[in-house]
Amino acid sequence: MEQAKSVLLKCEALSVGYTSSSLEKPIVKEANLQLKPGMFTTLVGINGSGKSTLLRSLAGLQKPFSGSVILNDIPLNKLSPDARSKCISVVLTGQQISKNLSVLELVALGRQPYTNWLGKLSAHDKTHIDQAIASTQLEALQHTPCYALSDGQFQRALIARALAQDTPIIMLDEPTTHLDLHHKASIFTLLSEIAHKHHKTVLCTTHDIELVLSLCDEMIVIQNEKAQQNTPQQLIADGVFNQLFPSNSIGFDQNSRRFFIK
Ligand SMILES: Nc1ncnc2c1ncn2[C@@H]1O[C@H](COP(=O)(O)OP(=O)(O)OP(=O)(O)O)[C@@H](O)[C@H]1O
Repeated sequence: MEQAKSVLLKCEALSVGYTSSSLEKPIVKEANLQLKPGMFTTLVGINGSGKSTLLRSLAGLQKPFSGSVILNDIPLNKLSPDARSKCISVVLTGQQISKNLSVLELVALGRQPYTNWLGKLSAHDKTHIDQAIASTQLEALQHTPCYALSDGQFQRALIARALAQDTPIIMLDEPTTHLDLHHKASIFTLLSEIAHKHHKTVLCTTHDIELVLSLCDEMIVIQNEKAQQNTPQQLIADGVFNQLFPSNSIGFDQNSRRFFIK
């Protein structure tokens, strides 16, 4: 009962995919998932398994074929885009963002759902922006134009923008693509801190399964059009990662928690 109370976003019998020549092509079928405050959840699966499609659907950016996404007992599709943007911030790969903006200007965009049509920032908005910049350790770079940032610094700035949006839920699509191991680890550690210290609900798609095994609280694994959710420990014990890759090419060693080539 207590557990049911703390669910912030859930989906029930959610089927998502694309329509081609009037034919529905499902990518993920009948998913039942729950996201809770203070938890860092990762969404994994092989290339093309449907991670981005499912994330966009859970964020309300893509209409599902069937089933529902429910935020705090309210169906997500009943919320206006404005109301939704006060609940869920989304960091997508390949978003059109002017890199001429400074870090500060980019992070300030996170306050758009709260500002008037002139976009004038209040003292309250500025406090949120400063806090977001501090949490992502971008103070020294705040006046730097985004084109002069490294990929890792730019990802931090995008996360800061999401933090400035001050939503209970943050969703990110592959935020560590193109980053080296050190910077991947630093982004995942930051996301875990955001969930645990700021009590946010964080959902992030990734291919860095080994790295997030020790950092995330729960994982959603997409395999053969099904999405299952559990703790990393339980998924490992259930042998899920051993069967993740096709044609028996890649195995998973439960003791070292590492993948190996067969
Ligand atoms: N706009 C679209 N129209 C039609 N099919 C699409 C569209 N976007 C994605 N797909 C298809 O849906 C499937 C899932 O794609 P998706 O990008 O969600 O997978 P993914 O797990 O995020 O992949 P990756 O790990 O490669 O980023 C793929 O077969 C893809 O070709």
